[in-house]
Amino acid sequence: MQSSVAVIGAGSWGTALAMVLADNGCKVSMWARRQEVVDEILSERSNSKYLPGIRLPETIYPTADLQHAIKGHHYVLVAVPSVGFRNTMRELSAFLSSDVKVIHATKGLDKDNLIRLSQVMLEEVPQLKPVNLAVLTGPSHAEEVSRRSPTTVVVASQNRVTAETFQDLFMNSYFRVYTNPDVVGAELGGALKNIIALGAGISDGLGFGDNAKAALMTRGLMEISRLGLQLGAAQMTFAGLAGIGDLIVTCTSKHSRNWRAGYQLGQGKTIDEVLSSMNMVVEGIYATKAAFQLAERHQVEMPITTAIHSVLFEGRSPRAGVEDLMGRGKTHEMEEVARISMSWES
Ligand SMILES: NC(=O)C1=CN([C@@H]2O[C@H](COP(=O)(O)OP(=O)(O)OC[C@H]3O[C@@H](n4cnc5c(N)ncnc54)[C@H](O)[C@@H]3O)[C@@H](O)[C@H]2O)C=CC1
Ligand SMILES: O=C(CO)COP(=O)(O)O
Repeated sequence: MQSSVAVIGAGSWGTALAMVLADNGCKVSMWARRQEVVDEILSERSNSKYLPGIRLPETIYPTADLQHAIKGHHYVLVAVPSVGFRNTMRELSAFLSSDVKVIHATKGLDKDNLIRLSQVMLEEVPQLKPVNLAVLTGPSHAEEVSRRSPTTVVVASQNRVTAETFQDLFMNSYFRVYTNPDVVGAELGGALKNIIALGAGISDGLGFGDNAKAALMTRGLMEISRLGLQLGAAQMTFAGLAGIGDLIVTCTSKHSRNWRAGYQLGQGKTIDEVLSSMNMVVEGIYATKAAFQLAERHQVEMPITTAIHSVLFEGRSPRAGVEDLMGRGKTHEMEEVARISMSWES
């Protein structure tokens, strides 16, 4: 039987994932907030603001009517920016039945309650069963997926059947899907790497080199893991596609909106100038605010996040932020390793 999937969100990611599903023979309805997007897809088969130059398959049916978008579908994929996530779930709640399986592909945290987005789903749609929820994450720029360039991602769910159901739905010759039971690590890896990508962009914008970027990525992963472990993630997830994989792609790709925003900050633009020049979401800005508060709440040391927070929200210059990082007191590279090493006993 042909699977039918509702994709909620017609930005670059929702559209690219709708294409994967259409390529896999699914019937796909796609909800767009704005009627102009629906009209353009219907008349031109393109979504030029978000995926210029890409022709969309005929089996993607766009609509601006949320109820119409999800009516009768077996599966729902949510791919809206994190700032609109709670409201979108609240609106969806009236139309979602309790047996539907829902996956989200948003990389962010709930800005008000500092919780993960699958937790927001359960708060806003109480009829959803946790076993029917999944998360799709990993190193995957929409621009490349829409060109059918080889890509690997992770589907995380606490329920194996749900994870494998979505694996089967999305997987094809150019889109390879792995499963992982660690929902916490998958969501945190995807949300927190955006902060480090902003930092990598700032570093490049300041004219620093590969040494600085490698340092940011490696030490960045360290602080992502530190917070992640505190919040219940499995350490190994951060060594995988949802952790280091996504960190690499976002810190080094010309497609990354977070890197591009950071680059402009490093070149001396203000945050307002940067945001007004971009017509796409820069999740790292919201994630920095949320992670900074989580780090304080859980007493987790996150020096890079703290430095980026000071640049974004406390008026510190990017160069001063780098000086703050380089001037920190000396530490071991890994406290845990130093602690267990017999020869290091004092
Ligand atoms: N673009 C990419 O390559 C990837 C994006 N993601 C994640 O997917 C999520 C969506 O990002 P993109 O599609 O790239 O964003 P985008 O900037 O390309 O498009 C945003 C879409 O969301 C809609 N939107 C904006 N504010 C909204 C709100 N308050 N409520 C509902 N809809 C709203 C816009 O109309 C637009 O359709 C983000 O969390 C992003 O991190 C994840 C992996 C890859
Ligand atoms: O998450 C992404 C790639 O995996 C997209 O990153 P940006 O939002 O920085 O473009």
